[in-house]
Amino acid sequence: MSSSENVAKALLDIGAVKIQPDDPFTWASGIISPIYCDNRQIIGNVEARKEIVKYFVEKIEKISPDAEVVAGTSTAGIPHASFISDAMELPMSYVRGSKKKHGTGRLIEGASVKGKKVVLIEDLISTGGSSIEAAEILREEGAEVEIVLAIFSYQLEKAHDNFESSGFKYETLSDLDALLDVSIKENLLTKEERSEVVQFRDSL
Ligand SMILES: O=P(O)(O)OC[C@H]1O[C@H](OP(=O)(O)OP(=O)(O)O)[C@H](O)[C@@H]1O
Ligand SMILES: O=C(O)c1cc(=O)[nH]c(=O)[nH]1
Repeated sequence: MSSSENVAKALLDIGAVKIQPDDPFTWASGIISPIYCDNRQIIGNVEARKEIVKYFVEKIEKISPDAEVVAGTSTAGIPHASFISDAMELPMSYVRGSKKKHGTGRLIEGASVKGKKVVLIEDLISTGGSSIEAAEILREEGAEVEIVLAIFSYQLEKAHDNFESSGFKYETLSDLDALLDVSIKENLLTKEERSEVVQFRDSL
């Protein structure tokens, strides 16, 4: 299996993926979806999270070997950024969803990102809106955002377009195509169910 399929299999094995056409999910963007990938489940499984961290570290070493800070998006990107920064012995920061209303009033916490090469860790990309917003906040603070890395992407054209116009690069460890391929191989999905999900994705 490819690394993308290995990650997809890990997500399936820990029960992170739910397909419920009759009881759909609402995504952060407001999109109503028959599928939901809950990457937050990964932190509850030591083997799965070690595997995910290993793939993230391999990618960072290849794409951004001079990275100086690992940053996480709020909230689901934060634990993964922590594991990665620990494995790579790099400083970490995270971007809040909104400015803290008391105390320091900060939007970015942890390591200073000013003038630093930063890799931004997100758990999942649907439209890309959340991660692009976090990347913009880092850029406004003077960071050099090397790349946005996420565990999973639905491969929406909208995400591709949004990233292109933002100027940020992104890559993911796995994606919907790999997830559906593995689901078919493991007899978790029929070909009809697969085409329903693909049709949904391509309609967005
Ligand atoms: O690419 P997008 O269309 O922006 O969607 C993906 C985002 O949505 C989810 O976050 P959510 O808002 O559910 O918050 P959480 O991370 O705090 O759980 C997910 O963790 C991504 O951050
Ligand atoms: O777009 C989202 O909000 C979203 C989709 C998904 O599958 N999983 C998730 O955590 N968020």
